[in-house]
Amino acid sequence: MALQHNVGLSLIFRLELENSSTTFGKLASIIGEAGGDIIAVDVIRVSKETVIRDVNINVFDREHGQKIVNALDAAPGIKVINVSDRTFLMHIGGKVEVTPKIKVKNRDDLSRVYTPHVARVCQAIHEDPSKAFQLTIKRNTVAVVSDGTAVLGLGDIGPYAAMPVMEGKAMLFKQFAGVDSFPICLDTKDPDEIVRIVKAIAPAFGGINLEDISSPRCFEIEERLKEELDIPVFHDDQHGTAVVLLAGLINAAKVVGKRLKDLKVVVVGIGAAGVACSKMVLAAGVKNIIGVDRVGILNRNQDYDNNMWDWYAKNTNPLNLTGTLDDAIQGADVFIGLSGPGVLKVEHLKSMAKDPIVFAMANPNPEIDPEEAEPYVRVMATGRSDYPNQINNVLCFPGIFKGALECRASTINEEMKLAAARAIASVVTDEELSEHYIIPSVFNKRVAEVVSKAVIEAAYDTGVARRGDVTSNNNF
Ligand SMILES: NC(=O)C1=CN([C@@H]2O[C@H](COP(=O)(O)OP(=O)(O)OC[C@H]3O[C@@H](n4cnc5c(N)ncnc54)[C@H](O)[C@@H]3O)[C@@H](O)[C@H]2O)C=CC1
Ligand SMILES: CC(=O)C(=O)O
Ligand SMILES: [Mg+2]
Repeated sequence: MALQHNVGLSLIFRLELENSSTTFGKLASIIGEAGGDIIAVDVIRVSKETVIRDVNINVFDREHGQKIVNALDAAPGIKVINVSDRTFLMHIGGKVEVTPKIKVKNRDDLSRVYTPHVARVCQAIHEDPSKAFQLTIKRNTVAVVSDGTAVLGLGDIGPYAAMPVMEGKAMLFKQFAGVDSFPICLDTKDPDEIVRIVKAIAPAFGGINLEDISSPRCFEIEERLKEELDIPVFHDDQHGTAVVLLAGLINAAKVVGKRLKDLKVVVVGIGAAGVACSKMVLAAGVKNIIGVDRVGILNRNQDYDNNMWDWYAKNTNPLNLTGTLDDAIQGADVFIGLSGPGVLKVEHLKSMAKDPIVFAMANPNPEIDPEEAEPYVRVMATGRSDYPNQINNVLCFPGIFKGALECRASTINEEMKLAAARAIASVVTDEELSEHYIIPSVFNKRVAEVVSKAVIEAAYDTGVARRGDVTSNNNF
């Protein structure tokens, strides 16, 4: 795998070029010599003396971008007017908006969508609150709620800085599954207050997607909300990630010809995602899982001030190993990283069993660079969009909520999650399955469709679907 430009840093250089001294060929060679990769060129304005062009260039990082600016500045006949980052341009003013479904064309329409006639609809819901699912956005709308304490792998960056991720989730809900959602970032870290606020806003929503709330607070918050609300509450970093991880593991195990129950699996980062992924992998039949966090291997000789780690130590690590990742990784078949960059070294890969499977899922930067790992692993996956095998919860949350909303499920239970994982894995056929294709692309339209169908079936089978066969449209 050749080292590639980081597609995240795509810069648009607005340049003024003197016609008498600067050809496009000269410009291209200056950029090429500085290591820039020209992606597109636009002409903005032409005059007798000059031409203004927008040149879109992929660069490795900010420093590299500056190097290209310096090279262009130093060339006679070229003036750098402005440099903008395409990613930032895509965020100007936010990424989502609210669009009405009906156009209000005249006073008659106005009197129906709004006062006075809307009052009759309000009365109908007042008399039968379940009509909120029929007559309001509750039917198809999810709240994406974060407190900004574990945003991607960036940590506690606060509710303002968390918004771009939550807006991104809202876009993906709509694009991949037609589900509407609002990004909601709370300026509090207090679990009691978060539970109170989410309960208070719940009437407008058919589901609550908790996002990027740090562990162990996220476990308590989710449990309490699940108990107290009658709509699905789903902590995406836990369960969405676990569903997709299991789908990837089912297919990766097929590629290397190993059975789940025989695998030795090492999970690094026993936080929200690490705990849920481990539980899901255990439920799927894996027996030997070892968890590693900053304190080393989680084992039964220790008492942790994190209840979840005590649970983890009791229910994993059958040989009660102690030590660090160096010890845990010996002879492991699978590495699952849900921690941060640079945790996994080539030396670790060399000490794994034959045909190592490495899922380095930390975002935005994985536990090891895929280029560095590739020579030593059989199956490599990351959470990123710019490498093959993207194991990311975006394969799960749109479809799982689509299914849950369609059948008005009161919760998203283990059976629904397992059904979603199997459905995602099934999208890759045996003929297509290979080291580089264990998991479908997020752009594969079938994913949300098969996930929602499987989830609806599991919801009815387990008695949590509330949409009866007999639905009356009689609104009088
Ligand atoms: N690919 C995907 O779909 C997803 C990826 N993630 C990524 O997984 C990572 C963790 O996310 P969450 O579980 O939500 O966060 P979290 O804050 O709940 O847990 C992170 C855990 O990793 C541990 N950790 C961090 N650096 C470590 C290191 N150097 N060595 C050992 N342990 C370390 C922390 O102590 C903590 O227990 C983030 O990078 C996040 O972006 C999370 C959810 C989905
Ligand atoms: C993908 C995701 O939800 C995360 O990295 O936190
Ligand atoms: Mg997340």
